[in-house]
Amino acid sequence: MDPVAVPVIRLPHADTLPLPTPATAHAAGVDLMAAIGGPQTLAAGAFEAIPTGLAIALPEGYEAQVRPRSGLAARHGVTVLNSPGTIDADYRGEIKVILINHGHASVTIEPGQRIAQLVVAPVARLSWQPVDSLPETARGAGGLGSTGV
Ligand SMILES: O=c1ccn([C@H]2C[C@H](O)[C@@H](COP(=O)(O)OP(=O)(O)OP(=O)(O)O)O2)c(=O)[nH]1
Ligand SMILES: [Mg+2]
Repeated sequence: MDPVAVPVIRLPHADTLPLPTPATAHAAGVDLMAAIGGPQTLAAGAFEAIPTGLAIALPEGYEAQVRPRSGLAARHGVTVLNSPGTIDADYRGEIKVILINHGHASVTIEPGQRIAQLVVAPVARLSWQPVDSLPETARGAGGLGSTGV
């Protein structure tokens, strides 16, 4: 599959940070770095929108998802509050990562630290088709644990 070309700008406050690249050959995401001027401490229970210094122009028909890094979650209880965050194809602002510290201790984020990962995915456009009834299925309206534990 050909790579999806994505115009990207490193904003002035992050011009010393490299562009995010996959950590391994087949990594699904690229790690987003904290574009902050100094260490930033997240108290237990606190959340903060952390700048990444990146602005992008996704092609039409794509979105980008801001997902947690499992290492930060497993070690410190730090995750992405609105996970997965959604970056729209028409968004031109700075990508921000809303981190939350679910742990019991405060956690300090360092400048340039990898805080989340960005995964680009295709999105379907929808066209509503109003109808009077929906096609039947074996599941029907069963949900929310209807198949048992
Ligand atoms: O984790 C995130 C989520 C969103 N955004 C930016 C890009 C996205 O395109 C825009 C809007 O996001 P969303 O639609 O999730 O938020 P909203 O509360 O509905 O804001 P809006 O009214 O601007 O759509 O905010 C981020 O930088 N980081
Ligand atoms: Mg929105």
